[in-house]
Amino acid sequence: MKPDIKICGLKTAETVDRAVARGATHIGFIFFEKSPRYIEPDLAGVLADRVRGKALIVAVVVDPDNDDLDEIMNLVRPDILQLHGHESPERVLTIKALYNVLVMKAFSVRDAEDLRRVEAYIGIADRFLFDAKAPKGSELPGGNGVAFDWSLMAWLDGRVDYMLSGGLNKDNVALALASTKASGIDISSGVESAPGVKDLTMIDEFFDAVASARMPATASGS
Ligand SMILES: O=C(O)c1ccccc1NCC(=O)[C@H](O)[C@H](O)COP(=O)(O)O
Repeated sequence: MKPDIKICGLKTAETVDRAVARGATHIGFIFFEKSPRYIEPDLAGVLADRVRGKALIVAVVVDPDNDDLDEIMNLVRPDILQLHGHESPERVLTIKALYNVLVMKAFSVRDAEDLRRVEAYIGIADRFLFDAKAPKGSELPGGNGVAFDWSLMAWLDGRVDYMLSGGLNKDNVALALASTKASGIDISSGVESAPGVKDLTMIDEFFDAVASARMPATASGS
């Protein structure tokens, strides 16, 4: 089955348009002010409107309060909130009830213990996203361009529908898809020429790599 593809941290019309033209199923906007990918909600709303209905709009937030969420929900009208902080299961339920929005709960992974925390969110979050733990010294909970040990994903059972994230790029995405049961993949730094600067050629190369991964050459060459 084709994986969903989320391109995260977009800030310009041309990169949003290119990602969707190439087949992105999800477009992510970052609302974490310390990030080089931070975008003001009003601009994100304008960019979201360019592609609404063609790709799902994901608002990435970190431990947001209700005022933050009110603004984002009003101006961006995302299909999905990606909760990328330490939001408890109770907070996820509250957010879903208040805003009637799908929630993708992100987890930072270094070892199997990190995956066990998912259990409490099954049946509460609509989907999961597994990202690498931030390297020491990084101020960003995501978008660090580092991968984690994908063999850990074998700990999860079929109840956990997830996107794989963290350090993906054109060179490792085929292996990532082959070695996990991810129903989606998420990329940010891997299509950037500098922190926060998306590159059209790198976006193209990533989609080409995903397409090749889905269509491996057969031994007979057919
Ligand atoms: O990307 C950010 O700057 C960011 C900041 C704060 C919270 C989350 C953030 N990114 C979330 C994502 O979904 C990224 O796509 C994910 O972490 C993968 O990033 P990368 O390893 O750079 O591909």
